[in-house]
Amino acid sequence: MNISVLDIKGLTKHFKRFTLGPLDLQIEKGTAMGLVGANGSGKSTLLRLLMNILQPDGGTIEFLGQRTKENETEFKERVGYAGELLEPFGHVTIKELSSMVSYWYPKWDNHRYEHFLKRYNIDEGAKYGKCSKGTKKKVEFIFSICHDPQLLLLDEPSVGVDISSQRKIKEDLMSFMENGEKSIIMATHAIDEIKSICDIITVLHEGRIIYSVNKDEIYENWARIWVSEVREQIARHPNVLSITGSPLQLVTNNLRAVEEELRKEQISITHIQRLAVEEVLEHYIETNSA
Ligand SMILES: Nc1ncnc2c1ncn2[C@@H]1O[C@H](COP(=O)(O)OP(=O)(O)OP(=O)(O)O)[C@@H](O)[C@H]1O
Repeated sequence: MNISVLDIKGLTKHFKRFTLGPLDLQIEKGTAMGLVGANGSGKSTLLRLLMNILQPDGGTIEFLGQRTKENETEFKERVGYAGELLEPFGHVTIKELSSMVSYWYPKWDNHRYEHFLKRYNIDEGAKYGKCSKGTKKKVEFIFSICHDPQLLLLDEPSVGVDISSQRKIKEDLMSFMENGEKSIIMATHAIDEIKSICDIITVLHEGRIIYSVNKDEIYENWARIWVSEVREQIARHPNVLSITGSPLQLVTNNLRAVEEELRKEQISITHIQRLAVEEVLEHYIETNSA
């Protein structure tokens, strides 16, 4: 049975010039979800609402069947968040920050913390506010993961991070997911991160979820098909999303259904190519931004 780690219903937040939601979203145990969407589509706002940094105007959030609002301490002990939460603490050193952060987490693993400091080459004596953008990101990431959370909420974890640390973050997230008990929601623009870590991809557009799909379904269903001709029946098919020439080709989000229709119409297929995840996401983001 699939167990919902997070169950979001009707979540809404109104700003003067932007509304998020109402959003319904579930995330299962053992699942990593990538939140994608154009700049300003509401990804960070959603993560901040989940962390109760922002107060929602409506809706409910349940973590393992318990409302997070009424069980905030327990929720925060079991969740890790990386997303500019440490900015007000610029005047203290990373060592001092670690004493403050570890104090709040009964499951804080100091051995793990020290391992990560070395792995990411962090100088504990440095003041947080004086660290480079990439170093701050790495420190946030380390603080989000050292208490062995059940759920990680990450806001663009590798933006501005050097290439070798990006690889390490990816490896650490993959090993975090290894036992099938943990979950991640990660706002990201990095296609590589989506491909290597995420099982589910959710696309936000102007504060609403317009698409949520298992990554494997993209590989299975989305394709470009080169054909000998196109008749009206094909052009009007609900799963034919675009037709371009030359050579004549169409894009579909349901390969099996369109292949079947082409066969019925006796139109020959010259070549089929599965679409890459980035092409599909671009399709959604571009179609809705136009
Ligand atoms: N505190 C706030 N007050 C008013 N408007 C806000 C506030 N926080 C966010 N917004 C607005 O909400 C919208 C969504 O912002 P958000 O940061 O969630 O987008 P995003 O998808 O994370 O963008 P990006 O990909 O650029 O990081 C934007 O229009 C932003 O200006």
